[in-house]
Amino acid sequence: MNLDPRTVSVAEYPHWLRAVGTGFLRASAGVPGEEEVALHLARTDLDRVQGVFEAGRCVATFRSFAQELTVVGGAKVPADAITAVTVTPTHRRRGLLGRMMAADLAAAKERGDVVASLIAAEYPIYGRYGFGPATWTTKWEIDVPRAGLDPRRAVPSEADGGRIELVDGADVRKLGPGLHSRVAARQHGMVSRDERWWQRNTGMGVPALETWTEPFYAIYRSPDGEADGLIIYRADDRWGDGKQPLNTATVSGMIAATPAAERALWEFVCSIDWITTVRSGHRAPDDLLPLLLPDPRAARVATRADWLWLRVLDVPRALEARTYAIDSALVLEVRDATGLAGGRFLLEVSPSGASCVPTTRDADITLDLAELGALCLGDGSPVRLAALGRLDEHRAGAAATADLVFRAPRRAWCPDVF
Ligand SMILES: CC(=O)SCCNC(=O)CCNC(=O)[C@H](O)C(C)(C)COP(=O)(O)OP(=O)(O)OC[C@H]1O[C@@H](n2cnc3c(N)ncnc32)[C@H](O)[C@@H]1OP(=O)(O)O
Repeated sequence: MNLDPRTVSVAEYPHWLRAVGTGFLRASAGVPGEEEVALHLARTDLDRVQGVFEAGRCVATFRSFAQELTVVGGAKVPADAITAVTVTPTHRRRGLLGRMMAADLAAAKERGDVVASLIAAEYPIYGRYGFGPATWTTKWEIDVPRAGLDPRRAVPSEADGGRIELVDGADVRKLGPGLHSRVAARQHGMVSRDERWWQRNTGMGVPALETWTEPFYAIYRSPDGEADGLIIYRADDRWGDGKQPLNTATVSGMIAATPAAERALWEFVCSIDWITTVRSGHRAPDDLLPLLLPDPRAARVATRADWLWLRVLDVPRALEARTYAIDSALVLEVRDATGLAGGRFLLEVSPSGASCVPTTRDADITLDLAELGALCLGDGSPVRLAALGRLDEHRAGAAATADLVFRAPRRAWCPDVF
């Protein structure tokens, strides 16, 4: 039986969608109806959809799409975003993912994408294809009565001068994209959101397979009226036996362009009457949140995990696009078994720019491409990798120099799932 991955026709696409549902263990994953298929098709480039078919049934799926990734310093590079990777349980471990990945990465390299990106369902899957965890996520759960915030106080404070407004989904679709681009311009690790993202995340055109309940949306306006922050949250309805409110607010998204907006929005959600627990959603590991509370121990880390994985496709462009804080030079030997991106490179950096070119000089450090993926947004430590035996140092102190070269002032953060 021919099990070659190939692109998918419009007629086959509903069956491909069913296979995605099966792979992601959605119990009701039948062949979706016309309306549902049209919703997906509207945001899908079929040239970048791969499937494997056997006896008319789709048994493997893979899709990629164009994305922009913010690197350290705020520049954006084109990324090949990978999603909907599934192999039906009857066909697993026969190399189907490996073949779909190889075809997609080769096409991305050909197109000129600088990196490939994905959110890994499980840690052990993607390292073998050259991906490394470039950003990490932390979710906090705040015990509001323990946080030390004064419940008698209005939020934001009078001294702040800004205000918070509850808005609806249409306002978010209007204000959100501009705010998001301001935030993404200063936060490495963030990825682009298209119009469909804003529609789906405000309840428009949500596929039937995904359940949707309308959230609350609040924006923070600075004293001069600028929408500087947005928080999206839902609340449950739980009461104790003694008639005490014990409600939880679960934040599904919060972006802020200024520290004032960030403070005001967290204080706001922690000050809503009846709310005794706040779940933060995906934040950067160095988020201001716990330290914004008078008692940071009221914020318990509920989740800490790898998040956005990157696979560098073009080492010089990936390393020249970002900024560096120091003057330095390093020769990196980057191993890539696929031959797509590896080689030996001289990286010369300074606060005013960087150059990365192939070289025949002796290498200072050798590392696999997956480790470079983990380092390129400044979120990993070459010294730790050396201690783990995953980076070879050919000159004493080279790993410590690499630590200083790659370091970024704040941790990388990707708030999105795709
Ligand atoms: C970006 C995203 O969409 S993330 C979502 C990923 N999808 C899922 O987790 C859904 C459930 N799982 C699956 O559908 C499948 O098991 C997949 C897609 C993860 C793997 O597909 P397969 O076709 O079985 O992978 P394939 O046979 O090509 O395996 C290649 C290698 O990866 C390894 N591998 C694959 N999946 C896993 C895993 N979950 N854990 C550990 N190793 C794995 C295989 O053992 C194999 O190793 P080898 O090269 O040393 O022999």
